[in-house]
Amino acid sequence: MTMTTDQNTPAPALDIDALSVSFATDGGTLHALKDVSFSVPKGRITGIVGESGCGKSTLINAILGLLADNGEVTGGAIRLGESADITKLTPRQMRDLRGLQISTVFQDPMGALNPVLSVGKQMRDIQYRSNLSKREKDARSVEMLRQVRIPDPEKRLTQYPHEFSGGMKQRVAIAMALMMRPQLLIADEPTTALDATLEVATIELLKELQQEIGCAVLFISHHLGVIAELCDDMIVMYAGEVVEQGSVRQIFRNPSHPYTRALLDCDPARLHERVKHLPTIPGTLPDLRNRPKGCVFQARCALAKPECGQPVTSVEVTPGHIARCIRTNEVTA
Ligand SMILES: Nc1ncnc2c1ncn2[C@@H]1O[C@H](COP(=O)(O)OP(=O)(O)OP(=O)(O)O)[C@@H](O)[C@H]1O
Repeated sequence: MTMTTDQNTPAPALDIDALSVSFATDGGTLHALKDVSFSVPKGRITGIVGESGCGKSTLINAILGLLADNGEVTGGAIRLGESADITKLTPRQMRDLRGLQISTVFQDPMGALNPVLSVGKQMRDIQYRSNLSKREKDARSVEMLRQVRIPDPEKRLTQYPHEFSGGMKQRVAIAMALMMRPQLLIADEPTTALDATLEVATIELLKELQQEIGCAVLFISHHLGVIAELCDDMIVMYAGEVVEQGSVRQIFRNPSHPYTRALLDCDPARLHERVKHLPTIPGTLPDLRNRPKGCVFQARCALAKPECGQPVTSVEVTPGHIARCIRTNEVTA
């Protein structure tokens, strides 16, 4: 079940439809994503949360066409705007898409920056498909650096990445990611390595730029406060499935899957008292080589009952707010 769309919802920039991904391993086939469906409308920011191992990286890599050699899309489709299923593109077509229509920002900005080239050269190189002259490309780069609040951008163009602080490097990486005005920006924990003040500033900046460019953003974070601050919509993933999706407001006000409820209970920002050890959700993820027949969360769920061992369908809690649980009305905020 995907989210209900109404006439006010913009067309999707990214549409993931029943996506399944498996990895061949020595111990058998590992089903890392199963029937994942959601879309990110144009001009909106969708956050993805879930514990380590829930399939966030696999999802990003599937969108980027960068799954490991032992990985395979075994079902479903990924569409970008009006495009046909991009999982069927050739590696070359996928490379073009990555440069032009899908951009990425990761936790470590040095993944995007080449230490031996000046920032100006790297920003020109990104514009290799444009017909602008060198001078015009530099002018665009200066403008972009100004937008990400790098002081003295003309001089900064001539400098190398090591001459920038950590926060500035991440802002340069954001400038480079948005330079070609992509349809979709994938931001994977982009503020996790920054201190709290820089994190807030970077989030404000991302939001401002996203609104100006109008691209869709898929924002991955462990930090629920950041999701609440930045995102319009959110997806909660568990063991390779989307267990809950809706607007940030709907999910924070009325978490309707027991896993979401448990995640919120473990969020340090929401604990009422200081505690010595942060709470964690008891138990571990199921074996993805041998997925449970019914609900994937049943073994860790305080509300589980025998029916949870049967295949579960999603329930629309309120329009656009969906949870894959048969006991949604017993989950309390
Ligand atoms: N190349 C691979 N071969 C085998 N299994 C893999 C491979 N890549 C990922 N997996 C498995 O797929 C599942 C999902 O992993 P994934 O890295 O997507 O999770 P994640 O949510 O991104 O976790 P993290 O936040 O720790 O990166 C895990 O069980 C992982 O062990």
